[in-house]
Amino acid sequence: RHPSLPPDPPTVPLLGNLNKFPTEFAHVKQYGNIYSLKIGPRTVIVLTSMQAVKELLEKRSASTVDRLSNFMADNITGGLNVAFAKYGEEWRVLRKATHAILTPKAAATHRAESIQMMYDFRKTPDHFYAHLRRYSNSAIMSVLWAPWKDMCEKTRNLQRDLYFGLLDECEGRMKEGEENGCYMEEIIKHREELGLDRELAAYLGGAMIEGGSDSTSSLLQSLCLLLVAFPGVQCKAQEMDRVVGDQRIPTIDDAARLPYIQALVKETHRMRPVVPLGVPHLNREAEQYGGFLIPKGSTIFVNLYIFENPEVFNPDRYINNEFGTKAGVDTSNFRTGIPFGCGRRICPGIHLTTNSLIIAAMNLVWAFKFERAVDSRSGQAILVSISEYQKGMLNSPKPFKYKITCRSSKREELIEREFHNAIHVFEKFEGNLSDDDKAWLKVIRSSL
Ligand code: HEM
Repeated sequence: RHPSLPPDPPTVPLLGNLNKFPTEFAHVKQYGNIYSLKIGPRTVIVLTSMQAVKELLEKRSASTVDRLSNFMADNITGGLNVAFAKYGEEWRVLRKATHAILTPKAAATHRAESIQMMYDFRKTPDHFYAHLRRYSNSAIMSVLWAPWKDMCEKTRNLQRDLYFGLLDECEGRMKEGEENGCYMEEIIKHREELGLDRELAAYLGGAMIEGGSDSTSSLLQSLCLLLVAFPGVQCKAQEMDRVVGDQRIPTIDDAARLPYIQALVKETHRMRPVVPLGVPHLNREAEQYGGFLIPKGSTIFVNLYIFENPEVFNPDRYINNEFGTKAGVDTSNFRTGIPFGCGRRICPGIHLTTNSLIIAAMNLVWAFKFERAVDSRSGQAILVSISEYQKGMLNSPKPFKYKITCRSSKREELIEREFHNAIHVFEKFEGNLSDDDKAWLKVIRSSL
């Protein structure tokens, strides 16, 4: 261990700090705003203050932009997945092309998808998990590729076939003059000036599907769980009725006048982040910070542990203070959007997702009451656990039971009517569906 490394928890023979990784991250604040771990031959640096994040991951982003080599991901994707790619020309070209993801058409798509989500919740409330996944997947697929539903079935096990199938399909549609303003049309049109060959364009679309699909639904699943567990917060959120009323459904323009709903989304990101320790960065050059050495090639995590009563779901902390921190924390180096990462690797989907989450949160709170389910035998309310989470890359709660009811018959009526009106938004994504699927949709829609 180099004497200039940031402080470290005591190591154990052979394992180094492996016994502290990663479950004890939250408990090692005692080592200051930067500490280090030895995991085998690798140095892991954990940043626990925004000042360190700003200095190292943002100001010195040219150095800390890199990712670790990942044998499995690199073999599957040939190193072309923008999220896991090593720093280099291919990542730079891919990353540049991610910037236009929030297309003007995306907001209309999110609105229609969110109306369908309310409609689905109302019809089959027990399937809420599937409805949130459908919302999240369908919204991102429609924004990225437009028609996709028919391709997934044929190619779901073959990533490459899926990516190139979608690209062929999108190019074919453009040749026929059937453009609909999705993000990948823009990428295809400007492919040469962006420096993307077909291979990179296909992988760009594919990586964005992976980044965007389950992340949004994981956050919304946590939001529903927390609304059930903290009824006082739900009551307060329903005060949005003063702005929206019950004669229309909320629109994205309402968000600016609904600070509590914005705080609700931020608080969900804080309490149950989708990517709890972010995606680690790797520094391409040795760095000095606060008198410590960060050797070239270290793995850098961010772990901010600066909140009062962290296990209490309290959106008001973001009303009291823009960053939600406890009193006395110096916020001069803070910025919003930390759950989406830092520096040159910051999530390119940040604005798209923020819109999608705000629309979904407004609609869910406006339309439904979330309560504990009742055990049919004992008549007792079933408790929900806010800490039973699935193991995996994304942090989402294990399926739980709850009761969901529409808040008024007027709202029910509006959901039905608006779902009917939103059909034209979906229709432009359905051109390539099989005749069977089209017939099925016709039956479903004739009952609306
Ligand atoms: C709740 C939603 C989301 C959260 C919390 C989230 C969070 C993150 C985080 C923490 C990173 C790593 C940033 C870093 O290395 O510092 C990241 C990267 C990335 N995200 Fe997201 N994300 C979300 C949604 C999306 C969406 C909707 C898309 C696509 C449209 C997307 C595409 C990506 C991509 C491509 C990267 C890799 C960027 C790079 O390495 O250059 N994400 N995201």
